Amino acid sequence: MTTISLAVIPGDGIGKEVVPEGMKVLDAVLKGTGVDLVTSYYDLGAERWHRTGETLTDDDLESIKQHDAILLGSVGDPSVPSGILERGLLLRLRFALDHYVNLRPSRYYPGVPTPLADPGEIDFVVVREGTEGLYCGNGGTVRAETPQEIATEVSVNTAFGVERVVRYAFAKAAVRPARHLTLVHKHNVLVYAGDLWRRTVEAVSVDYPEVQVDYAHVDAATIYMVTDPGRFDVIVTDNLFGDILTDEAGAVTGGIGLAASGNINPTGDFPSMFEPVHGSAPDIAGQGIADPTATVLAVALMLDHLGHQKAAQRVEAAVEQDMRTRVGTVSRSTSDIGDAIAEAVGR
Ligand SMILES: NC(=O)C1=CN([C@@H]2O[C@H](COP(=O)(O)OP(=O)(O)OC[C@H]3O[C@@H](n4cnc5c(N)ncnc54)[C@H](O)[C@@H]3O)[C@@H](O)[C@H]2O)C=CC1
Ligand SMILES: CC(C)CC(=O)C(=O)O
Ligand SMILES: [Mg+2]
Repeated sequence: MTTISLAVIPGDGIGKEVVPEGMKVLDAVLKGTGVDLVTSYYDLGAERWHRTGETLTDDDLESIKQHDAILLGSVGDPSVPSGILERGLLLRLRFALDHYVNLRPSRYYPGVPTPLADPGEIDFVVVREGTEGLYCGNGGTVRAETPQEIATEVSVNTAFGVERVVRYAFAKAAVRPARHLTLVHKHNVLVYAGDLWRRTVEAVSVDYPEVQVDYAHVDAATIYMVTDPGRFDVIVTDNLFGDILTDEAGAVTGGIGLAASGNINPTGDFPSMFEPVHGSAPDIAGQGIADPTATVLAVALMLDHLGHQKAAQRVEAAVEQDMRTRVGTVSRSTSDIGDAIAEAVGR
């Protein structure tokens, strides 16, 4: 019997609502397959912080590391100062577990309502660097809270860090039908970091002559994402640009509630972590109306990553089937969507 040991972190807000739906689908798809699912739940997030002052202890981290994978809902709550949970919990996990690839596929399912008049075929994947850039916390402030305050936030881009994620992106592009890679940056202004990314892509491209490479400045890329998303196949970019572009990608393909992501540790030294692209959505939390599809698709990414390709494909097919029923229907509750996908997967 194969076993999957899974660390589950529902987190805050709608994270607590969408994770049970992801687990529902995971249980349904594994039923009768001989795969034994063993879960450990972690109460990390705002409630624990209020109760104990802890975000993620060393013991939590050591315990989480013992699992094959992590499923996370979302973190962040208006009752906690901004950044405490995002940095102390979410980014700490990504950095400590060396999740240097933040993999964010975007696919348009025909019939799904989208703000685009003619979405055409959209099927691309953003390979976002996950451990460097502006998210390192490399900054500070002097003369705080005075009119002379100077706050800095310095982006860190190492040759090692850029090369490993660029190599991952090329390898991904090489096995996709379009074999196309777009570097997104802003090297006309961010001349130091941008040039490192540009040179790295140029150097690594020598090993992948079959992959066609192009470049877009990030501001132009946000235009193309809306006017011509079909031009993208694999996008490789830094932590901040990838964060912003993937919210936009979610919106154009039918909503942020459909966008899944994997924080991948490609070496396998630590468990990878799967989560929806969205956050804790305090504006809709507690109403049972969050779309759990992104979490369900994160479960599919996780199954694929763990080598359970058939199960992953069954989850994707069930989501695709559910998408087809969305045209013109009244909106459904979080658990109704989870139930429908779980039922479709079990058929
Ligand atoms: N990975 C994570 O845990 C992330 C955490 N956050 C945190 O989440 C909190 C809220 O951040 P926001 O900027 O509001 O981003 P958000 O992604 O939580 O929400 C943005 C908008 O999308 C909607 N939305 C999000 N998920 C949805 C779903 N499944 N179904 C339907 N609508 C959905 C929300 O209602 C809101 O209008 C903050 O504390 C932020 O730091 C934000 C992004 C990622
Ligand atoms: C809250 C941020 C640290 C995370 C985020 O917005 C993301 O990874 O998409
Ligand atoms: Mg984001």
